[in-house]
This record gives sequence, structure tokens and C-alpha cells, in this order.
Amino acid sequence: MASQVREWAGINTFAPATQTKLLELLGKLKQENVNTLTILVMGKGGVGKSSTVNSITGERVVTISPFQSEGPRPVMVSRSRAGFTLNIIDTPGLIEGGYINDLALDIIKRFLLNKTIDVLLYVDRLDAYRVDNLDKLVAKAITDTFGKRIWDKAVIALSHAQFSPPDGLPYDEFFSKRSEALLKVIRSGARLKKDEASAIPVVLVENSGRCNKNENDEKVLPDGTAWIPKLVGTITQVTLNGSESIHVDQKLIEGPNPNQTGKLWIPLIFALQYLLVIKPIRGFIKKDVANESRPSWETHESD
Ligand SMILES: Nc1nc2c(ncn2[C@@H]2O[C@H](COP(=O)(O)OP(=O)(O)OP(=O)(O)O)[C@@H](O)[C@H]2O)c(=O)[nH]1
Repeated sequence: MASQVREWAGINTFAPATQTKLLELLGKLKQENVNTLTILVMGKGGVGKSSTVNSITGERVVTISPFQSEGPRPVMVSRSRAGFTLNIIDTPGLIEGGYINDLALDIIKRFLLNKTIDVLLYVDRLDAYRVDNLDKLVAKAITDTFGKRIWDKAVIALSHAQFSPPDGLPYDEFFSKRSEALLKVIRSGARLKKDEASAIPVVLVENSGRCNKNENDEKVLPDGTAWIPKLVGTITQVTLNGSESIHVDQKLIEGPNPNQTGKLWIPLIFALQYLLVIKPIRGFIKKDVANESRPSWETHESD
């Protein structure tokens, strides 16, 4: 199967310094016997999911549109390099008209059947000023679909990182406030404990062609960090963090079967019905019959 996977040619488009760092990270994964890495990219519509997939691969593998794309279809891009396979699954936005797009979620689940998710890349924008109930619903939908443990394998990526915060607010302060607010709403939607949520790493992404570069021609954040190696480094850390990857099987897709669960109660309900209703009624009738005074005609006849 590996022979069908296309060579990861896009890595050659990165600045040499970025290429070196990426190859080092792939080497680190291979050293730990991780030869395949599958990243699931999720988030609301138009936040930069597809652009981030293209940035990581260094290729235009998925189409980008300024408008929310139509047709809720996930796409898996696979690339191999030096015996290592990278799979990235781009998914459609999870919100449609102010609600969770259940159809998109269902299609994503079925697309993932028999696949193993090593990392969940949850994308949102840095340049947003508030979180709302929709963010909470998205986090809840992800937990309801894949289970709470998927957040042990999560990295949050905030796109549009080359952004100037309003009112002269320092960039770091804006970033930490935005991260905190998002983690808080994810925590409540995903039903995570405080420490589980604060363990989720948040990294910055700038997909624009106008992203600043350093003297080595690497794409950098406003603080000078080369963001592609930083993002892939964080993905590597989460891959190797010891918590289990999420295998999507039929059972996970279908969830607990309510009919099956109901059936287990049937014998117990019958037993309780017998003990609490039928048995006492029988006893009561028997007692009643025994106590009944014989009718006068019966008494006469026997005289
Ligand atoms: N400046 C800037 N623009 C971005 C960035 N990421 C995405 N965009 C733009 O935002 C728009 C939406 O980006 P997409 O990558 O298609 O977003 P998406 O989340 O995949 O969208 P859907 O597939 O519709 O859910 C496009 O016009 C992108 O060019 C970023 O980091 N910086």
C-alpha cells in the first residue's frame, strides 16, 4: 500500500532551514517506531483548515475558498518521505447556519472508519475577540463523536497569526487571553477537567503568502519564531505523549445501541414485576379467599 502513497515533494519547497528541522522531527518519530502519522483537522467553517493542510504539506493539495466550501466531504492527503507516511485529513466546517452540521459530522465519522487518529488539529482564528456557544457546541460534538480521550491527542492551531491586536494591546497578552478563552469554552463543551484542558498546546499559524520571513527565508510569526517547524514539533510531541491514538471502529461510529441497552433491562423488569406486584397480589387473593365467610345458601345446603 505504501508504494501507492505519493512522495512528499512539497517538503522541498520549504526554506532549507525549515526542511532540516522537519526532517529531524520525522527522524525523531521514526526513532520511536512511528512510521505513519495521521492528523485529523477539524474546526468551524472558513477558519483556515485547508490552508493549514497546504502549509504543512508545502503543496496546494486542497482547494481554498474565501467562502465556506460546499459539499461536506473530508479529504485525506497522504505523502511519504524516507519511509515515513504523513496522512492529513481535512474536513468541512462543523457549523451550518448557527447549528452543528450533523450531516457533515456523520460523513466525517464514516470516512474515518478503520482509521487511527494520532493527532487532532483543532483550527480556529487568532483574530477573534470572543468565544460563544457555537465553540462549545463544536467541542461537545467532537467529544460525543470520538470520546473525551481525543483531547489528549489535540493541538489547537490559531490561524491569521500575523495580526495586530487592537488598542495597542501587546501581542503575547492578546494571544494568551485568546488561548485561555478558547480552552475554557472547549473544556466546558468537551466536559474536560481543568488540567486536561490546560494541557492542550496552542500554536500559531500564518497561512498567508504575505507571511513575514527571517534571514533564512523561513516563514515567521511576529515574535520571530519559524512557525512550520514549531507546529510540526508540537504535533510530534503530542504524537509521542504516551496517550493512545483513537481508532475509529464500527462501535465508535454507532455509539451505544439504545435498543441493545434496553434489552438488558427486560429480565430484571420481569423479575421485579413478579416480586413486587404479582406475588403480593397472589398472596393477598389467597388470604382473602381463606378469610371469606361462606354464603348463606352454601351453609343451608350443608345443613
Ligand atoms: N491572512 C490569512 N488568511 C488565511 C489564513 N488561513 C486561511 N486564510 C484565508 O481564509 C479563507 C478560508 O480559508 P480555508 O483554508 O479555506 O478555511 P477552511 O477552514 O478550510 O474553510 P471550510 O473548508 O470552508 O470550512 C481563505 O480565503 C484563506 O486564504 C491565515 O493564516 N492568514
